Amino acid sequence: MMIKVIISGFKGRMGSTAVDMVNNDPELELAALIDPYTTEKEVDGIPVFNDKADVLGVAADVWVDFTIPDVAYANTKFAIEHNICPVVGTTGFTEAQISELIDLSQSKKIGGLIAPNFAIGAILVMEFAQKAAQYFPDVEIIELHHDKKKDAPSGTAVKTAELIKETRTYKKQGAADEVETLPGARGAEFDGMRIHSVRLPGLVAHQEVIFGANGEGLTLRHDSYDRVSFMGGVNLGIKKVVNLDTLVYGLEHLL
Ligand SMILES: NC(=O)C1=CN([C@@H]2O[C@H](COP(=O)(O)OP(=O)(O)OC[C@H]3O[C@@H](n4cnc5c(N)ncnc54)[C@H](O)[C@@H]3O)[C@@H](O)[C@H]2O)C=CC1
Ligand SMILES: O=C(O)C1=N[C@H](C(=O)O)C[C@H](O)C1
Repeated sequence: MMIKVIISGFKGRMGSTAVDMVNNDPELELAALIDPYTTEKEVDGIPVFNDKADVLGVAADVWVDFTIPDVAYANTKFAIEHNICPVVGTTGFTEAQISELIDLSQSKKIGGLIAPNFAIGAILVMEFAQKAAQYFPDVEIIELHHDKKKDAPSGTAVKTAELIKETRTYKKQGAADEVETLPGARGAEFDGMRIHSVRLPGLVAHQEVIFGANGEGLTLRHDSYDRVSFMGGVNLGIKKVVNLDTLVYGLEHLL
């Protein structure tokens, strides 16, 4: 069966890459494209809309979302309410929003995926970091991205910290009497560990998880050099969610 896909945010860096991916897969078909700042009415015969409400008459199975943190929650809720399975890469969800959307998806029996990162290497780094944190409670996360990124820290860094928290014995890191002579020098705090965000032109998406212990260190690093690195995960998500009856948070649940 051909899977019909809506792409919200199709004019963006990730949305446009996802359009190419769908067009190159004979099992997938574009149903509609959404982006508020385009005057196009169609692209290669596919209808284009500026507002999500306009897609209501369109037959679609999956809603791929690469938009902006401010609208991702409303978009995901809208998709579930209209029986379209969301596959969401947009970052910036709160824990409460994710659990509310999971409840909604289960009450509607609609599959879905919110994945802070679709690259297999990033998923593996998160898994390895969770394992390492059992033995190395001292850890700092450095995420490095292009300078057009709107949110900090990255969704991947937050998810990494959440996974580490599950296995790490809580520790407030750094010297008890440490002082920031420049505010923010030690980065953001999450459960006693620190997250640092680097933004530079030329970067795509990169993350280091650095562990330190007595006389030794361990560094895990992942690099996305090209947005094509995310497309295998988006493709897998689209094909899996149509057979689920709940939304899941993290691509690892579908691997
Ligand atoms: N999960 C993952 O693996 C990845 C997630 N991301 C996330 O995806 C999101 C998008 O990233 P980029 O493509 O780099 O951003 P971008 O800024 O290039 O694209 C965002 C697009 O969304 C559109 N948009 C804004 N409001 C909208 C609305 N209400 N409805 C539909 N479209 C709307 C914008 O006009 C723009 O074309 C970010 O949150 C980013 O963190 C990015 C890369 C990988
Ligand atoms: O904005 C990006 O580019 C990325 N965003 C996601 C995040 O915030 O983790 C995933 C990836 O890091 C690229």
